[in-house]
Formats: sequence, structure tokens, C-alpha cells
Amino acid sequence: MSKMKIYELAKELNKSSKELMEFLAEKNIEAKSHMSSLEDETVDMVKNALKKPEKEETPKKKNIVHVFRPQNSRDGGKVGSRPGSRVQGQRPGQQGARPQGSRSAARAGERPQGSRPAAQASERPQGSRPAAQAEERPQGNRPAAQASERPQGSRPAAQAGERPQGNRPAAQASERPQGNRPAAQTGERPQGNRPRGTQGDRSQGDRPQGNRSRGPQGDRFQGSRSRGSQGDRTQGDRFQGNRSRGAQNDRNQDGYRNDRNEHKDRQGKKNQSIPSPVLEGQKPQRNKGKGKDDYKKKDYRNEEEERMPKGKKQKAEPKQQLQKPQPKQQKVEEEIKSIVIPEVLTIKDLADKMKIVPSVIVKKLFMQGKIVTVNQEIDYETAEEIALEYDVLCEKEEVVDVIEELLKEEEEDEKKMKKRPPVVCVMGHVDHGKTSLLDAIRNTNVIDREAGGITQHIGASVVEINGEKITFLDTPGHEAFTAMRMRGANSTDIAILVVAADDGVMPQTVEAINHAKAAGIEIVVAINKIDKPSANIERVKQELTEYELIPEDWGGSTIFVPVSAKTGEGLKELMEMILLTAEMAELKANPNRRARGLVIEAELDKGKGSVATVLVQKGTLRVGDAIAAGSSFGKVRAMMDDKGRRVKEAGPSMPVEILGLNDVPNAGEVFVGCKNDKEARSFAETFISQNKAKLLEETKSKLSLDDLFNQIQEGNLKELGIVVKADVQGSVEAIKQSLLKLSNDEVVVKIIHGGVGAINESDVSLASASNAIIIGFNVRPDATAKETADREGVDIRLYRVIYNAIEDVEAAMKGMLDPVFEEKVLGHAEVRQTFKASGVGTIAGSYVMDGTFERDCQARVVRDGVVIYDGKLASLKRFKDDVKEVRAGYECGFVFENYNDVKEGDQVEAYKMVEIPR
Ligand SMILES: Nc1nc2c(ncn2[C@@H]2O[C@H](COP(=O)(O)OP(=O)(O)OP(=O)(O)O)[C@@H](O)[C@H]2O)c(=O)[nH]1
Repeated sequence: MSKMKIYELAKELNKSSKELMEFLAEKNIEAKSHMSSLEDETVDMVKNALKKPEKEETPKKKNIVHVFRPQNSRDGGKVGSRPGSRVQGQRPGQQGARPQGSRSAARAGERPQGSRPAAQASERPQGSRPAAQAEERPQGNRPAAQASERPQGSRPAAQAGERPQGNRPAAQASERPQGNRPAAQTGERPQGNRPRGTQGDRSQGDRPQGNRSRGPQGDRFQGSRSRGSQGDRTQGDRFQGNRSRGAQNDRNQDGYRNDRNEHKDRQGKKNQSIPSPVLEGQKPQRNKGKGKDDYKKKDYRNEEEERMPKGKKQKAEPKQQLQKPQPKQQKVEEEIKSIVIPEVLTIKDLADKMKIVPSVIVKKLFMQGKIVTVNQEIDYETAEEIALEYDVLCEKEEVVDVIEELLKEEEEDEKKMKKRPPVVCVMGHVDHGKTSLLDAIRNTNVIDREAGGITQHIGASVVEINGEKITFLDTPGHEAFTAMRMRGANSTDIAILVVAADDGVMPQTVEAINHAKAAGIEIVVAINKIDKPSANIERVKQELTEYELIPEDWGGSTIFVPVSAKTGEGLKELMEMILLTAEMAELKANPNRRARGLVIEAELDKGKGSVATVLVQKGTLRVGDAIAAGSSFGKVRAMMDDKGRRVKEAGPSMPVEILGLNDVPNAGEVFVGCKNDKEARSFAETFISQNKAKLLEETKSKLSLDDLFNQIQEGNLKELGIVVKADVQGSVEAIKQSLLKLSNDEVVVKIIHGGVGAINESDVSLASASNAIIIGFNVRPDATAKETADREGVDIRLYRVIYNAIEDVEAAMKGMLDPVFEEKVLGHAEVRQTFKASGVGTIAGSYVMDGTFERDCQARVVRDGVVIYDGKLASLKRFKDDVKEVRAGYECGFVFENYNDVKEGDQVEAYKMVEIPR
């Protein structure tokens, strides 16, 4: 007689495999999974044990309450001390759904057990429980695989929080926001004050920056650079605290002083070198911050004494006198500004924020050898550097993803959750039989006797086995993961990894594994084509171990099912395994709420309009519901299931085709049920406007007179669009005519619009849409126009003299007409000997190796591959005579203009700039 498997016995006893495994685990009987076989004696024992208490079921439940309460008081410390483990230890499949992150550790520990449902309580880690109690458990849901990973009772409490949860992928486990626990709880400095709330990686790295300047900017600079991820708290902790305060207290001297003081303390000796007046004044404030009242009082006393300089404290007087110039210090403080800037901005934007003229920055950068225009975009770091030079601190603008905010959801009440079918996708290497397998599953299991039961393609299908449903997505696995995860939502619960038994693990198999792992979903391996003579199941198993997919019979926890899509062998077992995996994962959703899910497919049908297949993930979608999906919205006019039958409602995990959306949504978009049409419309509108803004941001090509020439050079501009606004019609005409005359062969000046009156928003929109500039003569833009122009990057030029306007445009356009020069290399020479001549400098006796050296040409001296001089050749001699040129193969003497450091062995390259004919 073949040995009985756990799930078979569970079935017989009308229990779930999970329960049975729990039971076995408590009895110290090793059972790796529901697939494990049991000895006959064990089977008998289990049958005896589990049949008997059936009658006692009611008292048993009561027992739990009685047992757990005393346990709480007895082991309360244990349970309470590791709330993390308790919360996590149970229900591997649900962690993501439960509001653990928001629950504080302390609260979790304190929560009276009595308030929890008995069922939940029973799922507690077994490690600390005596076996006798375990029997009283109504639901031993823990998978055997997990149980075996962890010897009972041996797990140290401290590790509890870190325990990986069975098969749960790290991705999900890491969702638990441990790292995000507020610093306040852990006794860290108050980081909450920090504008962006994140910091970290800059520990030592920031230090020099702070030290670089002893003035306020130095510290403040750090404050402004508070970015990076939280967590890396080394020395950074203190610094971060400082920095946060530094940044926070642009308007607050106290913080600044504290900052300085702490900084100073750390620097030790440097204390003395820092001017004492400022520091003296700061001390009390730091102490104040630390709550050391005695210090505080002392310092206040000092302050009073300072005002009335008499008595014994005279010794301190010199210092205190130095303290006096406090108002001056405040003045410095006031000068320091703080601005909030985005990741990328133009010089002009930066200048505007800093309230300085853009040309000042341009000039400054020019002096540093950087040629920029006011409309040139710079990144945050560069902007910060520039701003710092003007004593302006920068904060990075926090970008709020409005759509993400819109889609955010509150955690749901566990009690309202009900079991839902698993959503499964099939993935694997090409030709390993994904399609065949799906078809075979559908054909064998979709025994639809109802009318209209023709399976139609809606991108997903529902299969029923043993009275339980499984939803299959047709989308190839990895696409389902990537596209459907666009908005951070996972579409699938389980992936069937199809591997052909005759082919083994192939590149796409590995890809599929990685996708599934990244998405954090369970993998069930289907070894397909076992009907083939060349099939080698063991080899597939062996190969997959490399990817941490270890079969249960080899001591792992991955389910492997040998199947044949051709003969149908093993398909039923595969289905059962999927159901078992789903059972373990305890997939639940609240059906009694507004629907929410994902768009699987969508298309425009000539007759029906927008047709979208959606997968309901939460709630129930009903005909007549208002919904929004991305940029489309509408009312559900009709719904069809995967068999083409009209349905009135669709619950969690059900795929349906819906009609009624006003537009075709993108696959992978989240759909949400809305209160009414208005809400749905506003959702879609927000979506559209956000996307538009994003698109605009990405594609915006700003045109201004400053970069007109560049644009023309890059071939981006063939037409210069101008909107002219003036105070009187006469001026409009005059400007128009003059500007039109500026057209040349390369660029045509086109007056898009001309009118009288202030520059308004519509002028700006027009200019923005047609990439034009606006010229205003004796008029100004109104507030909205200015705002829009700033936002859209439209260049508005205001003039009081017509001639200036024309001159500016002409100058900008003339830029492109300037001759273009190119460097032309004339020849190379090697320095063989050097001579010093008084009044002349160093003469480099050289040998021309190739080309020709000309008098007055440019020359660069290269030593060890590095250009050490680039300038003019002051004199070219052969023997003692000045010559016009020296050709290759001749010796000559060079004198470089203002450069005498030439050495033997240096290479000299002669070149000149030649005009390229246009
Ligand atoms: N002998 C045998 N052949 C099979 C089995 N399953 C699939 N095949 C054959 O393998 C080939 C590929 O099957 P498909 O279902 O198209 O494979 P696929 O993975 O969906 O392929 P792509 O869609 O191209 O990625 C077909 O010729 C099938 O008839 C099986 O169990 N046994």
C-alpha cells in the first residue's frame, strides 16, 4: 500500500493541509510539506487524535481563550517583548496586507491577547509553546516547510524580527517598514524636523564641507544637503541632527549656534581658533536644548552681568565684551537665504529664486570657464554650488507624485477580508509549452455545461476545480509582472514556471524566475512534456536547484509537478498544488467595498467602444458603477466574464470585460471604483493633467533670444516665431515690419500674433505652443501671464525703445552668421635643447618632425601627454634669424609668449584657427 500524503489525509479528515501540518509539527513529526508521505502509524495516530476532539470543538475554542490569557500573564514578557516576531510570525501570506508598519512595536506588544480572534492567536509561533497546548489549536496553518526550517523552541527571540517568512520573498518581507520607524522611538535626534525627512549616506563625506567654511554657510550647507536614505547612521547621526537643525533654522539662530557648538566640540583644538564671541553666545542655547538648566542659569547670569559689569565676574569681562557685537551677527544671519529648487532648473530659474540677475550667474560661470546661457539647465548639485557662493542655501524640492497619492489606500480591516481565488500566470522558456499547458488546463477543467459557455479571449480565464476557482492570466508572466506592476500593484499571486523535461533550464526560464522573485510571488514548477521519451525530470530538478528552487523531496520547499500538456497527465495535481499554495498564502480580499483592480487588456471596438478586461482585486464591481482607470473614466455599462456571459457583478480575483469607459486605458493601469461620475471624471482629469505636465516637462524645448543661436546651430530652428504686443497699434506694426526684415536664408522671422495691450495668458500659451518669444513694447505681462511664462519657459522681452527690440533680435540672429573657426594642426616638433637668453627668455632648440611651423602660429607644449602650455609662438628662428616658416626635418628655435618653462623632450604642436566657409 502506498503511503498516504499529508494533503490526502487532510482531505480525508476534512481538514486543511496546513492544519494537519501544524498538528504534526506539534507532535514533533517531521513533515516538510503537504506533499510529504506519512507512516501508517502516524496516519492512525493522526486519525485518532483528530477525530476525537471533533465533538469537543466548542470547548476547545473556549480553551484557547483560557489558555492564552494565562499564558499572557505568564509569558507575557516573552510575547510582549517580541511583538515583531508575533506579528510577523503568523500568516506568511498576509503580511503585506496588514497594517504592521503603522503599528508601533510597543503597541503591538501591549495589545491584550484576549482581544484577538482565537483563530489568530492559535497561529502564533510554536517555538515557545508547549506541545500540549498546540493540540488545542483549531488551526495549525503553518506550512511544514516553515516548521522544518525552524527547530521548535530554539529560535531566539531576538531573531524573531528577522526571520524570513517561509517562502516569502525578501521583497515583500522588506516592505515592513522597520527602517522607517520614527527616529524618536529609537532615541535618535529629531529627524522629523527635516524637510525631506531622509538623510544618511553622507556621514564623513559631509564633514569637510562643514569644516570648509567656519562661517554660517558651512554648517548650513550641510543642512541643505540632507538627502539620501535614512538608516546609515554612523557618525552621521549627530551630523544629521545638526544638519537638520542647520537647515531648519535658517530662520532660527539657536539651531545655528547649536550646530556650531557641536561642531566645535568635535573639533577639539579648533575651538581656540574660532572666534570666541559668537561661540560664547551660543553655549547657553545648546545647553538649553539639552535641558541642562544649571548651565542655562549660569549663562543667563553671565548675560546679566554683562549688562552690569561689576562684582567678582570681572575676569570674564574681556570675553564678554567681545560678545557684544551681537546685532552684527544677527545681521549676517539675516543675509542667509534658503531656497527650494527642483532636481533640474535653468540658470534663470535659479537666479529668480535667488533674487539676483541671471547674468550675474552667467558671468560667474564664465569666469570659471563655463560658457552657459540663462536658459541652460543645470542640476541640483551645480545649482547648490552656485547658490552657496552667494550665501544661499538650497533645499531640494520634494516631488509629490499626485497619481500615487491618489491611488493610495488605507489598510483594510482584517475582519472584513474573505478568501479569494488565486490569480495565476504561466511563464517559461519559448516552446516549453506555456500555451499548450494553459489550453490543456482550460479544456480539462472548464466543463461548462451552461449556455454561452464558449471560452472567449479576454486575457484571463477562470478554472474551477474541486469547487474552488483559479484565475489564469493569459499575459506572459514577465509582462504581467512588469506592466502590471507599473503602479506598484501585483497582478499575480502564483506563477507556474513551465520547464520542458526534454530541454531543461533555458535563458528565459532564468529570466522568468528572476521576474517572479522580484515580484515576490510563489513559484510552482511544472515540468512539462514528460510524455516525451527524452524527458528527464531529475535533470530539471537538479538544474533548478541553482536558482534556489529546491524540490520538497530534496529538502526544499518548492513544489514540482511533472505534467504533460499533451496527454493531460499531472494537470489535476498541478491544479491541486496551486490551490494548496493559495491556501498557504491565505489570499484574502474584502468583497464589500468599492472595486479596485488592474486593467489587463484594453482595445477600441468599432461597435462597442472602449472594451477593457479588468481584474478585480478588491471589492465588487457592479454594472452601473462609476469607475476611472488612468486617463479614462465612465460607468460600467455591461460586464462579461471569461466565458462571454453577461454578469452583473464581479468579486475579488475575477476577470471581466467591461464596456462603458470613455477612452482606452493602458494595460497595467489601476482602475478604481468611484462614488459617482463626478469623482471618476475628476480622477481621470487629475491623471491627464499630471501626465500632460510630465510630458511637457520632458519635451519642452524652450526658446529664448539667448539660446536662439544654439538652437539654429543645432538645426532645431528654421523659423523664429514672435508674438508682438505694444501699447498702440502703430508700434505693433512698426515692430512687426522691422522684425520681418530680419529674416535671412537660415531663419525666417514669423510674427505669429500682434496686438495692443498687456501681455496676457493667451499670448503666453500661444507662444508656448508655437515655441515663440514675446516682445512687449511699452506693455507688461499681467500676473497670470508671467506665472504661465515662468512655468512654460516662454521668453518675454520688454522694451521701451523699438530700436532696442530690433537690435536684440538682430544680434541674436547674427550670432549664427558669425564665421565659424576650426583648429588646423600645422605640424609637430620636439624640443632637443634649451637655452636661456636674457631679455628673450628660454629658447627651445627643436626639431620639426612633421608639417610646417609658421611665424605667429599657435603652439601647445605637451609633456608626458599633458598640455602644459597653449599660446602663441612669440618667435621662430633658424640659427639667429627670424624666419617665416620651418619645415619638417629642420632644426629651429622657438620662444613661447609668456612661457619659459619649456624642457628638453617636450613635444610642440603648431596649429592655427581657420575660418570654415559657411
Ligand atoms: N510532447 C509534448 N509536446 C508538447 C507538450 N506541451 C507542448 N508541446 C509542444 O511544444 C510546442 C510548443 O508549445 P507551446 O505551447 O506553443 O509553447 P509555448 O511555451 O507557449 O511557446 P511560445 O508561445 O512560443 O513561447 C508545441 O509544438 C506543442 O505541441 C507536451 O506536454 N508534450
